[in-house]
Amino acid sequence: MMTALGLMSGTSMDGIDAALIETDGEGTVEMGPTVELAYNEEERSLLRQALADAVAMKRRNERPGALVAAERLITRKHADVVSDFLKAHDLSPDDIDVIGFHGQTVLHRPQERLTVQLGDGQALADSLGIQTVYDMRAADVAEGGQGAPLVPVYHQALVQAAKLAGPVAVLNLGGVGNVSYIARGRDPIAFDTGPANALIDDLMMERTGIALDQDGRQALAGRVDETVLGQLMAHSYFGEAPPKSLDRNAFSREAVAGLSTPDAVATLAAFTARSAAAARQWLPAEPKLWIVCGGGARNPAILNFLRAETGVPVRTADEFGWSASMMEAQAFAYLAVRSLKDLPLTFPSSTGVRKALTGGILAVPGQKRVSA
Ligand SMILES: Nc1ncnc2c1ncn2[C@@H]1O[C@H](COP(=O)(O)OP(=O)(O)OP(=O)(O)O)[C@@H](O)[C@H]1O
Ligand SMILES: CC(=O)N[C@H]1[C@@H]2OC[C@@H](O2)[C@@H](O)[C@@H]1O[C@H](C)C(=O)O
Repeated sequence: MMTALGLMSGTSMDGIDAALIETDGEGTVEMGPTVELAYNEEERSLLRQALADAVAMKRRNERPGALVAAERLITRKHADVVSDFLKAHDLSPDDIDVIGFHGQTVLHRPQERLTVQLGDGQALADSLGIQTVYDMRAADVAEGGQGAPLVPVYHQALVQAAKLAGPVAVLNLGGVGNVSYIARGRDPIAFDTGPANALIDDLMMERTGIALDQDGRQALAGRVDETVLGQLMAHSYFGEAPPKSLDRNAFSREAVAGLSTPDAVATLAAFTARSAAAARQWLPAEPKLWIVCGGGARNPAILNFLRAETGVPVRTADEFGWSASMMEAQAFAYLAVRSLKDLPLTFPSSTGVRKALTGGILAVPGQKRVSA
C-alpha cells in the first residue's frame, strides 16, 4: 500500500482538487482527506487566455503568449495546495509516497498527437520534496491513443470493490463529460460523451458574470427548446464510434444565443444529459445503473434529464460513499501508484491505444531535468 496525493485542475478551471488515498494501485483503495482551492477571477482569466493562445500550438513544448505565465501559476498554486494540505493534516512530505499531478489541459487534439497539460512536475517535486508522477496523457497519445479518458481504471476499482452487479456506467460531468462502462471480466469501455458544464458555465459567465448555474436553478426555471436541442445533437461527434475524446471548446453555444437565460441553460443541461445517454449506442449492453460524479452531480436539472433519458436508476457517487467532487483527484493519486508499479493506465477499449499501456513521467526531487 502507498500513500498518494492526487492533484487535479480540470477543464472547468474552477480550481484545484487535492485528495489523499491509500492504495495498492489495484483492488484496494482507502479514501482520505481532501482539500480544494479555487482560482480567483484574475487567475481564471489568465487560464482562459492560455486556452485561447494554445490554439496556435503545433508542438506540445511550445509556450506561446500567456502559456508561460499560466504554467508558472499552475505549478505554484499546486505547490501551495499541497503545503496547505500538509499543514492542515499535520503531515510532513515524508508521509506522502507519491503525488499524482494532472496539470491543466489547455489543448487536446489527439488526431494530431497533441495534448497539452500545463504544470512543471519537476519543479513541483523539487519545491515539495515529494516524488511526483505527471504528464500522464502523453505516452498514450504518442502511441496513437486518445490520451483520455484516464479515470476509467479507477472507476473500475471502485465498482468492483463495491461488488455492484453490472454493467454500470460511471459518468463524470466536469467541463466535458466522460463515461466508463464497467462490466465483469473486461477492461472498461470509455470515451468522452459531449459537453458537461463548460457550455453552461460559459453562458452563465457571459450573461450573469458568475460561471455556474448554482444547483441548477436557472435550468430548473427554464424550458427546453427541443428544436435547438435537436440542432445541438446534430453535431457529428455523436455519430462517431469510440475511441473518441474532446477538447474543452469543441462545442459552440451559438444555437442557444436567441433564448432567455433560463431556457438557454435548461436546453444546455438537457444537451449534457441527452449526449451522455446517447453513449449507450456504443455500449455492448444497457447499463443497469448510472453513477454520476464531477460537479454535474450537484446539478439536479441535469440529473433529472439523465433519469428521463436513460430510464434506469441514476445515482450520485456520494450515495456509494465515494466522492463525486474528488473522484478525479483520487483517480490521479491511484494512477500515480499504478505508474510507479508499471501497471496500465489506458486500454484499447478506453483510449484506443494499441495495447494496454502505462504512462506518466516520474520526477524525483533534486533530479536533473532530462530535456524531452
Ligand atoms: N452546486 C452546483 N450546482 C451546479 N453546478 C455545479 C455545482 N457545483 C459544481 N458545479 C459545476 O461543476 C463544474 C466543476 O466540475 P468538476 O470540478 O467536476 O470539473 P473539472 O474537474 O474541472 O472538469 P473535467 O472533469 O472536465 O476535467 C463547475 O464548473 C460547475 O459548472
Ligand atoms: C484532455 C483532458 O484533459 N480531458 C479531460 C476532460 O475532462 C473530462 C473529459 O475531458 C476527460 O476525458 C478528461 O478528464 C478525465 C479526468 C479523464 O481523463 O478521465
